[in-house]
Amino acid sequence: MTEPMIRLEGLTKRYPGQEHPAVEALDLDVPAGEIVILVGPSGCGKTTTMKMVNRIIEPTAGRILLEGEDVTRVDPDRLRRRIGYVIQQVGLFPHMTIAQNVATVPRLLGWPRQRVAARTDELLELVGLDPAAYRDRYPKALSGGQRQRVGVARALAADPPVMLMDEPFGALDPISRERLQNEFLRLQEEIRKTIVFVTHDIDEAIKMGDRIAILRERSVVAQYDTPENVLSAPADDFVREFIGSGASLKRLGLARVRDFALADRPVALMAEGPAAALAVLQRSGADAVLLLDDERRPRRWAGARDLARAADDPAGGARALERVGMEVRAVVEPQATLAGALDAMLTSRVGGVVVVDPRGAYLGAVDMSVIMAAAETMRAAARQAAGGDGAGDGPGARTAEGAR
Ligand SMILES: Nc1ncnc2c1ncn2[C@@H]1O[C@H](COP(=O)(O)OP(=O)(O)OP(=O)(O)O)[C@@H](O)[C@H]1O
Repeated sequence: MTEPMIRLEGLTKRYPGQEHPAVEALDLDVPAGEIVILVGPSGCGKTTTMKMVNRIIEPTAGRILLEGEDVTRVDPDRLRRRIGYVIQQVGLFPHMTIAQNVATVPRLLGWPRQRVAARTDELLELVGLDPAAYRDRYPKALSGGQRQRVGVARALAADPPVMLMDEPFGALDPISRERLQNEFLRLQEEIRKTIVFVTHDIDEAIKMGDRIAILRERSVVAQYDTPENVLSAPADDFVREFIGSGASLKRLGLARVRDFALADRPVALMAEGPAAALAVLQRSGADAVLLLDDERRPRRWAGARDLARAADDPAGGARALERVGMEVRAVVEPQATLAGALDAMLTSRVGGVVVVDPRGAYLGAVDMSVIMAAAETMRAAARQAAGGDGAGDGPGARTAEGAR
């Protein structure tokens, strides 16, 4: 096996005056380029464990190896330059601009001003904030989700190989949270950092993790495995209970839209006018046609009556189409999970979710038949795993997915 990026050996923390150690003799390997999730009930020692990795908390016993080097006793400041750190409700400096916040570490490292500025803009872009619009703003002028993005950019500033993330999306509303999770997964495909990620939310763990360490009291590892194996072959009752009911629904949280054949919807360009759209609709036999703009971005759903009304509209052609039918609301990108697509589907009035590429152009649709087929495939795979030697670790599964 190749050397892990992080190896914890017998790591132990005793807080003064506490009867039991908060973390007791933990052994854990974190492979390079993977997201490893520490998940477990409140107080089990997740945060203590993570903070020992960059020695914000000093271990009482045991060793931390980073790329094979024992860093248990090196200068913690030097260590932290190799490790980015993102926490919940990230503590941005309120009197510094977004750019200055992101540039904190590069400036400490004495990078030339030009290089700092270029890196800052590059990072803002990377986390989905337009540098021209955001670099000179102050943190209070940003939403919670935007502040978390800045926190991620700041942690990435000096390009550390390792990132520690402590409930990074924990304080966000469910919609921003889902969006940031998806964006972060997309970002990780580019940056391939080694990430230790703490959460108490098993659904987040399943979605974000290449591997999950399910911890019980004192950070004792109940199971360390891929999300697939945790769901299909829980190691014991503690894990089973922690996963909770609905494992097959949770499996939908593992599956990405991009990995399944999408359904087709009849589509027509608005620019071609109502008559052309009606012809498409009639040929398809469907109830509604999806109207696309010139960039092939989905704009509206329209039925035959809507199209007839648009044809009569004196505004004429394409402009009339802007006003008929229903706005397209349920839209996801290919890296969204099927659970996310199902959510969007259940809250939309049209029975299906439109899938678009990162520029917003139409790719296809997810509907109930896609979800049912996917659920059946995954159930069969889980049965096979549980019946065969499926309890073994299968690092190949997720790595192959990520490599695409
Ligand atoms: N500074 C401290 N002094 C004494 N005990 C502490 C200290 N910090 C944490 N503990 C105790 O150590 C144990 C582990 O705490 P830790 O914060 O690591 O757990 P956690 O799993 O991150 O919890 P949560 O999910 O609630 O944040 C708890 O019993 C906690 O009360």
